[in-house]
This record gives sequence, structure tokens and C-alpha cells, in this order.
Amino acid sequence: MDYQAVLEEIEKEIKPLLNEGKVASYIPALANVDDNKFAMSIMMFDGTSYNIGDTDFKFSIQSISKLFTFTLALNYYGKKLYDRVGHEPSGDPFNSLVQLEYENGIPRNPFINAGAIVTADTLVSIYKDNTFKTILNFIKEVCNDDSININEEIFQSELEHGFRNFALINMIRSYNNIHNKIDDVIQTYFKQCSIMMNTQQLSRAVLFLANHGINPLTNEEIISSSKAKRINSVMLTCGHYDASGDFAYKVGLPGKSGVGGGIVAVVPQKMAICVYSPKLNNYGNSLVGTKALELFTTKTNLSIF
Ligand SMILES: NC(=O)CC[C@H](N)C(=O)O
Repeated sequence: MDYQAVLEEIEKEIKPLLNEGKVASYIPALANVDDNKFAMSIMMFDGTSYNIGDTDFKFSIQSISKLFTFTLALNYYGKKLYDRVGHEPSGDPFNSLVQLEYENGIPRNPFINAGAIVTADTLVSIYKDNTFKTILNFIKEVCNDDSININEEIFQSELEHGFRNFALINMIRSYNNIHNKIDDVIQTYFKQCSIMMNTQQLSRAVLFLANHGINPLTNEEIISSSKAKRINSVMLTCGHYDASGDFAYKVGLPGKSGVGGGIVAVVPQKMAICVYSPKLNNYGNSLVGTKALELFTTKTNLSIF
């Protein structure tokens, strides 16, 4: 299949939608972006890539980082992780507080903020002061790119304005599901969200999830095949919060979004895809990104269903 031609068709078809949606502004530093940008990259197992738009442009990966921290935590703790954070869809927005009280501070899944904060805590218990460095090094390793780093301004902006996340972590702490210092955990979480990557790097970084946990470019096993299956399942069912059902319905691929405007998606046994467009729909997922992926599976028949 001529994937480059498919990307060119998609770029044409999404153009009218570039005016729709809204850039995230509850983190002020996130609002400072050129909101008409679009980029999409496909990475194949042999390293061939297909790109359209501004695929060198780096944006903050935000909740896409939750995929990497979940991978690290699941790898270390195995099933024990689920005593602290579940693997069921929440049906609630990414930053919701309500369920936590009913469910005794055990977040539904690692992809909502509450779950990612608990996941960060489980990593701080292992890696202590080196936790963020370990997360960043892991991302550099799966992406095979040493140049990846955070945007300090976005990190500071989240620290200053992340009132919801402070509320979440305090609520969870009151149920004894945070074991380390609140500051250490929340800073780890905000730093992972402010990591900057472009669509080429992100599509490469998640390729191991399309290949039973083995990075096809290096043949390195990142995670067991059974755990890779589970991560993909949680992406499919929870990767887009209360729009996960809609994403599965329209796109039909495991995917993870971030409020920075990025979405990664995995085509098992074939490729990884990343799309970027910063204006979001009402659920906090890239509006054009979701549409572009829907067009992709419609045109290629590469949905998993
Ligand atoms: N959905 C997201 O990407 C949310 C991440 C963002 N840093 C927050 O905590 O609100």
C-alpha cells in the first residue's frame, strides 16, 4: 500500500477541520502554540517511515507519557500493580475526582490523571530521586534518541496551575495510596508530561507495542509479549478517557492521547502511528488527530476489527 499517498489524502481531508476545537489553556504554557499545525508519522518495523506536515515539530507529550510509566511499573510490579491502580475504563474525564471517593482512592486505570499519579508514586518507591531520570532514559531508549528532554516552562506552568492534580494526589494520599512525598510524586508526574517529542520520535517510541513487546528496530525485548498485550488492551479501553469507546468505534486501534495535541496508535504486527494537532475536542483529545486516524483505518482497512 502507498502509505505516503494515504497521508497526503488525509492531510487534504482534515484541512477544513483545522479551525475546530480548542487548544488546552488550563495549563497556560500549553496555550502558546501555533494552533493550525498538523503532523502525522508512520513507522514501519524495518525503520521505513512515512511523514506528512511538520513532523519535526516538538510538542509536550502530556498524557502519552502515561504509556511509558505504565510500561515501567507493570514491568516491575506485574499483577501487584493492580492493587494500587485498576485496568477498567472510568467513563469519566481525565482529571475527574468523583470516582476516587467511592472507590477508596484506587484509580480505575493508569491513563486517567489519578491513575498516572499513583503509577508515578510506585516508580518513586523503586527509583527514589532518580525516578524522572529513569523515565526519561526509558523513553530515550525505546526511541533510540538521546536528545529528548523536557520543556521547563511547561513544567513550571503545570506546577503553578495544576490545582486539580494537587487535589487528586491529596485525596489519594488520604486513602494511603500514595507512599512517597507528595512533592516528589507530583513533580515526577508534571515532568513526564512536559517531555517534548515530535511525531517521528513518538511513532518510533511505541513500535515495541506493535511487536509483542520487542523493538523491531533493535530486536531488544522491552516488555514481555503478555504484558504488551495488556498495555494495548488498556490503551484501547482507557486511552482516551470518557471518549475511549468513541475512539475504538471510529478508529479501531489501541491509542493514547495527550492534551498537548498528540495521539499515538498501534497497528499490531505492522506499524506505529503518531498524529499531532493541538486543538482538542470536548474530551481533551486532539480533534483533528482523532479524525486523521479514523480516515487512516477507513482508507487502509487496518483497524484491529
Ligand atoms: N490528558 C492529559 O494529557 C493531562 C495531562 C496534564 N499534564 C494534566 O495533568 O492535566
